Amino acid sequence: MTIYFYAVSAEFGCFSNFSAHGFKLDGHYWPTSEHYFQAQKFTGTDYATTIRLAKSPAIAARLGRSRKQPLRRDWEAIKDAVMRRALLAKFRSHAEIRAILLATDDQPLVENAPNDYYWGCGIDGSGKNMLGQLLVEIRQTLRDEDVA
Ligand SMILES: Nc1nc(O)c(N)c(N[C@@H]2O[C@H](COP(=O)(O)O)[C@@H](O)[C@H]2O)n1
Repeated sequence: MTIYFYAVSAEFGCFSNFSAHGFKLDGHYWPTSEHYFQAQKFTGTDYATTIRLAKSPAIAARLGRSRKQPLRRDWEAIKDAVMRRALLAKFRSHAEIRAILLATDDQPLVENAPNDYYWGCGIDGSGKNMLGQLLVEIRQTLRDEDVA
């Protein structure tokens, strides 16, 4: 059965990038995977630091989506890899959500984001669901790490 997630407060809310599961990566602590993802759009700049220190993931997302600051040129080419790194760090850092992810077995995971047709499935389900796809990939990576 497909597992849908979106709101942090709902079931499987820990799969959302807004969930408060911080981790260390690239020499810094990131309060959420949303903070890390959004900051990488402006890596090496003061603006990236502003995003890292944002008081909430919603603020980090708003800052990261602003086009008042120049987006790094290679963003479209690297954004999936950035998200993959963030998710791996997040799920490796927290045993309890790692267990929740592994307990989904082989069920498809779908970010039920009505306005997002890239990371989510969009309002009509036709979106790419890249976040769900990456979580499925991370699930397999964690399984492989268990047997190694
Ligand atoms: N909570 C929430 N609200 C939205 O409007 C969204 N689009 C999402 N999806 C998440 O947004 C992040 C990527 O956004 P951009 O590529 O910077 O637009 C990513 O974390 C998606 O999972 N979530």
